[in-house]
Amino acid sequence: MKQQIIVIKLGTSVLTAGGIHLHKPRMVELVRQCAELKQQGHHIVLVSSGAVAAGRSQLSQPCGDSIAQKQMLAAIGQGQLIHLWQTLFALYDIPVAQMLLTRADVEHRERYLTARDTLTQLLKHQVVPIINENDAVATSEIKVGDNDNLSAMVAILANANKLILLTDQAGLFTADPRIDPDAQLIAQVNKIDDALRALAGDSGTSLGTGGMNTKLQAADIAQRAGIETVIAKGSETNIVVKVMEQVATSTTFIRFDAPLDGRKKWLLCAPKSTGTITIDIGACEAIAMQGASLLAKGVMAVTGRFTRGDLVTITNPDGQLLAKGLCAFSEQELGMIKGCHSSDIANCLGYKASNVIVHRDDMVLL
Ligand SMILES: Nc1ncnc2c1ncn2[C@@H]1O[C@H](COP(=O)(O)OP(=O)(O)O)[C@@H](O)[C@H]1O
Ligand SMILES: N[C@@H](CCC(=O)OP(=O)(O)O)C(=O)O
Repeated sequence: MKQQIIVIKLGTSVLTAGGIHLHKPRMVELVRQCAELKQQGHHIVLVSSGAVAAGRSQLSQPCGDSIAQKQMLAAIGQGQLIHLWQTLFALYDIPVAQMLLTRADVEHRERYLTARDTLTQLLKHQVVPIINENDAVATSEIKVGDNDNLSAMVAILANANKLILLTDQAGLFTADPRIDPDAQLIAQVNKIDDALRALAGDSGTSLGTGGMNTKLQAADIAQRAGIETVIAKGSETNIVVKVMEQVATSTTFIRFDAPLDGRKKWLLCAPKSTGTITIDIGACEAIAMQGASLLAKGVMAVTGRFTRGDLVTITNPDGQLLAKGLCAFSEQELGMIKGCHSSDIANCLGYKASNVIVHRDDMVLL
């Protein structure tokens, strides 16, 4: 088997084994499997949830679920979490590193490249990076919010071959198996569409975040970046090894054949959209079929607030999401030039500017 970079996301459901404390035997078993894969020459990156759960179990008095309380719990629990991982990996002489990220660390291209370089160096030195969201400082503007999406970002940063999301179910079912005992496992997904999203429910517990919804979002990002995603049950014996040998009971989201280049991968995972541009049918066709840039002529309407260089979403006349990309104009400028011929932009604005609204190199189709 080719040596691969594997990102393994461990949900709270796995790390607590459904209880309220970190489940050490479970963690021991996962570390053993990681060591086995490392022995085979693979690189491992862990995205580990569990800080909030660990924090909660250390407090002598119960505390609530407000954002501030969860941030406090994460601050209490993260130390214990990393200490445990460090102790367990040390049994195999494998050093670990802690990286705590927020969306802001991936949103800014420079910080993204720095995080990517750090990860690359860690893997080169045979270290297992253990990553979590920096919950204690992540305000709503800068937080990813769930470790499924974070793990897709990390998979892109690490240039991974595979993303494995370990949870308390064997994969994506036709309905939440906690609610519907007849739900069937979906073994393979080629493309995620609205019908599939409709099957994915929220977390079945108060400890998990996002349920299958956020796992599908993560798989969607990874697929487009050329990374295969597998959702599998963390409690199953030898599960990570089985996933690698393609014998696990799981859901596999195949990777797209033509993955995006580096900068477009960053666009896919990083910046938050601050506005929306609605375009006409002709422009939709030009963008989707011919890979063209978005011109002012095709812009029908603009909403939101953004300045030059901000990320915007692009929708068709029915409001369906088509693409996202970096806009060369502010929303005010765009309001003045929408529908214009490209050669009239300078006249409309009174100064020379870009002749495309979103360049195709700055755009990803969704
Ligand atoms: N269609 C579905 N297939 C499988 N699980 C689903 C589905 N819809 C909702 N779920 C729920 O998602 C939960 C897993 O997500 P979550 O609780 O966030 O776990 P984790 O902590 O591992 O991220 C499952 O326990 C299940 O109740
Ligand atoms: N960052 C949080 C976990 C957030 C999260 O996405 O949780 P989960 O759905 O259990 O993977 C923590 O360490 O508790």
